[in-house]
Amino acid sequence: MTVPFRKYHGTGNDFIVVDEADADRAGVTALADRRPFAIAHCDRDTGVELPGAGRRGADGVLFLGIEAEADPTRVTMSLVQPDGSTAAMCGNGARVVAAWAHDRTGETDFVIETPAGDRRAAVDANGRDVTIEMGIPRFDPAGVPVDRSRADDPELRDGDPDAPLIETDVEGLTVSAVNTGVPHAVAFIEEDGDADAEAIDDIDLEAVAEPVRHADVFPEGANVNLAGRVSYTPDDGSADDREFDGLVPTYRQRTFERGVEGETRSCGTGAVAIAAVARRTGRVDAETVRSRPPGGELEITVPDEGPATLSGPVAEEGAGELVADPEVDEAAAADATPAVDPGTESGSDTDGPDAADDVDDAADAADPNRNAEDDPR
Ligand SMILES: N[C@@H](CCC[C@H](N)C(=O)O)C(=O)O
Repeated sequence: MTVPFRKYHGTGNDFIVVDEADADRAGVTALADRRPFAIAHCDRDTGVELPGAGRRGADGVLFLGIEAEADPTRVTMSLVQPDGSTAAMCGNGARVVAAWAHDRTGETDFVIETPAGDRRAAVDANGRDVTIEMGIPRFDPAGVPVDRSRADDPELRDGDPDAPLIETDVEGLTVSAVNTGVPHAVAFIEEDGDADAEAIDDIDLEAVAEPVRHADVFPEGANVNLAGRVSYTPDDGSADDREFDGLVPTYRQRTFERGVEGETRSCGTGAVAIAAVARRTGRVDAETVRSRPPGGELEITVPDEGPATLSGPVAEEGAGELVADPEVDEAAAADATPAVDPGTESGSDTDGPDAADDVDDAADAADPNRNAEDDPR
């Protein structure tokens, strides 16, 4: 038995899209059936392959249900990730959902129902530029979530349990914690407010991010972002340009994603997390910033009041049929982490000092005059 699918990407974050009705017909309804489906078909070496289009595998499977009779049309979104876990929200995934729904209905406005809440989506006339309302970023420990009492560092453990985690050392990286639908840790690799994109690109992200992703202080795990302000985009006449005298702050973004357990080419909730932390830490006054992950450019607005928004392009890669019940390593499927990571893995056996050295090297590259003694760590 096979299931029809389409494949899309949003700035390089790529997803297999399956209509829930087709999935039901093929018996891929329960999470227990969807996990092996996602594990097998997202695999970068052996997963889905579309001739002449994109990379093999995917960053997740979006199972979508459409309620065309609602006004605006509602789409239910359920994301199963390459490790078989689920996630409450996905910014680029939601942009893909809107493009898929536009392709199905010709409409331009949608409400996407996600486990993180309803998200409004607007698609431009060509159906390829999408803006999603992303909710209000949360910094409070209960909302991220952050559990200071589980931190190894006594300073963190014994501090105010309700204090947000802002620019705090976690496993060798100075991070701020925020939830933009899913939990994120954001580290800025900058000197005097500016960064060298190449230096950020040279960091061994997996080594730096993995201990943070699994740190006990994040009971559900965290996606880990490196960011730095790299350039300004010239005036295009937008309201933000007027506000900032022709200059829109632009950040280099690299994200290590929970569920993918590696770096992705783009992460929408990560882009919003970077913008929200940049504002929260006083790095920018601007409500609108741009982010450049490896796969393209995103625009993010974090207003003083009301929901953040995320905008950027979506592209379709193709369509086909996938085996409904592929064979996978049963142990891997059974071990798949559910939506809530029990957080049992400790980062203590990971390579923290080298990871910190790696970030040090990047900071040195960003500012050749930087002195190791200046580092408060
Ligand atoms: N790629 C997504 C984020 C998907 C969820 C994340 N991997 C998690 O488990 O928290 C995005 O574009 O936001």
